[in-house]
Amino acid sequence: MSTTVETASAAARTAPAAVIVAIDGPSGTGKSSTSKAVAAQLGLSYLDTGAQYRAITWWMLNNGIDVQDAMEVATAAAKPVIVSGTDPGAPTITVDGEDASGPIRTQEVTSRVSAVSAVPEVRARITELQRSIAAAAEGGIVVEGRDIGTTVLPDADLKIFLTASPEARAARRSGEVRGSDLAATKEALIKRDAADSGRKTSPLAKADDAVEVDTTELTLPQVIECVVTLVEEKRAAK
Ligand SMILES: Nc1ncnc2c1ncn2[C@@H]1O[C@H](COP(=O)(O)OP(=O)(O)OP(=O)(O)O)[C@@H](O)[C@H]1O
Ligand SMILES: Nc1ccn([C@@H]2O[C@H](COP(=O)(O)O)[C@@H](O)[C@H]2O)c(=O)n1
Repeated sequence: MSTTVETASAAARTAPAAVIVAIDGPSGTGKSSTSKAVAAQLGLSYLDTGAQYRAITWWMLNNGIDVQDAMEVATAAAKPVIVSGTDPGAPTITVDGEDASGPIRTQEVTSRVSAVSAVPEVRARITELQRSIAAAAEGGIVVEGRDIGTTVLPDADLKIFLTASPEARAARRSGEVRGSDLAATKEALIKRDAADSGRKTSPLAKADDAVEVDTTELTLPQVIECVVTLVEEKRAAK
C-alpha cells in the first residue's frame, strides 16, 4: 500500500464523521447564536438561511420591485446573485458582489421579508442554493432557518426545533436595541411568525423527527451545550 493511501485511511479513521444539522424555530429563539457557536465548537460550516431571504428582499427593494406583488417578485426572483460564506466565525453574505450583511438587518427589510419569502419562485431558488451549499460542506454543516428540517434537508442527521415564549423572545430582541419598545417588538415578532407559519409553501414548522428545545428558561450557553451534546451523540453513532 502506498504512503498516500495509508495516510488517507488513517485520517478517515480519526476525523469525526460529517454531520448535517438542521435548526429551525420562530424568530428570537436563538437559532443564529446557537448555530454559530455549535458549528464553531465542532468544526462545522454554518449557514444562515434567513440572511439569504433578507438579501433577496433587500435586492427587490433596491430595484423598485413591489414586494406585495407576488407576480412581480416571482419574475425577478432569479436575477440577484446571492453568495453566502459559511465560516461560523465570520459568516458573510453578498448580493451581486456587494456586502449585504449590514443592510439586510434594517427594519424595512425585517418588515418586508415574510412577503418575499412566501413567494414559491423565491423559495425554489433559495432552497436550491441552500442544498448546494450543504452538499459542498465536506466536514458537515449547521443550517438554521424555518423549513430546513421539513423541506430543505429532510434527511439531516439531526433536527432541532428551538422555541421560547413570546415574552422571552421580545425581551431578548429589545435588549439588542437601546430604548426599544418591548410591546411593539413582541407584536412585530408575533406578526412575522404568523406570516411565516401561515404561508402555503414550506411554512415555519417543526419536523416530526425534530428534537424540541424550549429555551425560555435557559441561558444561551446552556442551549449551546445541549445542542453540542446532541450533535456529538449523532456523530458518535455514525
Ligand atoms: N437562551 C438565551 N437566553 C438569552 N438570550 C438569548 C438566548 N438565545 C439567544 N439570545 C439572544 O437573543 C437574541 C436573538 O437571538 P438569535 O438572533 O440567535 O435568534 P434567532 O432565532 O436567530 O432570531 P431570528 O430568527 O429573528 O434571526 C440575541 O441577542 C441573542 O444573543
Ligand atoms: N428557512 C427560512 C429562513 C428564513 N425565512 C424567512 O426569512 C425571514 C428572516 O429570517 P431571520 O432568521 O433572519 O429572522 C423570516 O422571517 C422568514 O420570512 C424563511 O422563510 N425560511
